[in-house]
Amino acid sequence: MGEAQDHDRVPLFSCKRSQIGLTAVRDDGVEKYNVIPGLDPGIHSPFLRHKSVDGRVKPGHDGVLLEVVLPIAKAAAPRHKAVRTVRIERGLRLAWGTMMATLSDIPGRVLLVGAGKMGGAMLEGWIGLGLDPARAAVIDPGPPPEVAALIEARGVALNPLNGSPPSVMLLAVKPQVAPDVLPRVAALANPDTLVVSVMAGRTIRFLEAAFPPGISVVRAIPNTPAAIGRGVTVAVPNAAVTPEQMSIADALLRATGGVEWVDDEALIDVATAVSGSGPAYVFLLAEALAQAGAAAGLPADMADRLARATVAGAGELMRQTGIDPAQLRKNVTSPKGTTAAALEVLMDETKGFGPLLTEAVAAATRRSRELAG
Ligand SMILES: NC(=O)C1=CN([C@@H]2O[C@H](COP(=O)(O)OP(=O)(O)OC[C@H]3O[C@@H](n4cnc5c(N)ncnc54)[C@H](O)[C@@H]3O)[C@@H](O)[C@H]2O)C=CC1
Ligand SMILES: O=C(O)[C@@H]1CCC=N1
Repeated sequence: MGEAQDHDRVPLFSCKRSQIGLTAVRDDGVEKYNVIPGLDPGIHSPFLRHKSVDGRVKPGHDGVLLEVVLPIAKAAAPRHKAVRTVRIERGLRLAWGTMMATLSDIPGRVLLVGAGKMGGAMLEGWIGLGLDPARAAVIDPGPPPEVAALIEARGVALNPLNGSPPSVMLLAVKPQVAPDVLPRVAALANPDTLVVSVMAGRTIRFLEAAFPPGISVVRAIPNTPAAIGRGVTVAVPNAAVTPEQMSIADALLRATGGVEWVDDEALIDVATAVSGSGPAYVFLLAEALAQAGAAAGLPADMADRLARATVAGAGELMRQTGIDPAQLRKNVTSPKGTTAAALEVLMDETKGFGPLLTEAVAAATRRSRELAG
């Protein structure tokens, strides 16, 4: 693996669904690949010619470089091949995204159990991306006003008394009420229902025990920027989840931002502590910065505005440039300047941000494990 030299020349593919999953045909019609939907569709497969490839290879490989064998100048030199390093093909990934982006491919009904902050944000994302509201339903005895308004405005069924078993049931109630809620909603599922839980702590084992044997379960942990489509979710499937269910879960979770799939369920507790709870740490930073500014003499309202704009602007700079945060930090820090003076405090090896956040993440991870039930 080395630098990508040829990725700009890798052609785009047009894609359509086929019986085995996705068939990708190069724009000039010369090459054709079959990709079985999976965790991270199409990542390794576009370059393995004349092969059907299970897309469920390791997730999170955006921008990964591959050594591949590609035919060059096929017509002129049909037997000649060259090994080139290319970046993961963009066209196929985009086409896959397009395929699922409207969510209109999801068969059957999607039942949301718990439409609070997280469930409500997801429902909004699904409808915004094209899930037919008539195929969504919500169970919640008291959704917050803004979610109740969305449910009413879009004609989503609220607390339906009957209906066919859902193809997907998404659980977004508090983990503490799960033992009470799950037995009741489990009765609405059938063995083909895909159960997706975003409850902190509640394990796949706990979820499986509440549903019929062999049930497909995805355990996921989103975060609140989901409300503006900028969340990030980490998810793990159980062994029963089929490739099709995997892509359905991926599409539903991706409606609120990025999705990272993992194989090891233990990582979900850590992800809960990092990205699930993480927005709260950032908001606390904004609060503390504003308080520190006010304590140092700024008018309180101005300190608040400066802190908000600084946290939001720094986050956006990191996102838009993709530059490593350590480098962005260095870009602010003039030798012997003001930032260096502050960072000496914040980067203290025993009392600074590093050890403090390590301790905080460990505490949240422990709590997630305690919530397992
Ligand atoms: N808020 C966050 O940052 C994150 C939350 N989560 C998880 O999402 C889940 C929901 O959290 P939030 O949305 O923050 O809580 P929330 O309190 O805003 O929403 C929970 C909803 O469940 C409803 N509910 C209560 N009893 C019910 C029942 N018997 N049947 C159906 N619905 C019922 C409530 O009326 C409420 O609308 C939790 O399990 C939490 O661990 C996961 C990641 C991040
Ligand atoms: O605090 C909690 O338990 C939930 C899970 C992650 C964020 N909020």
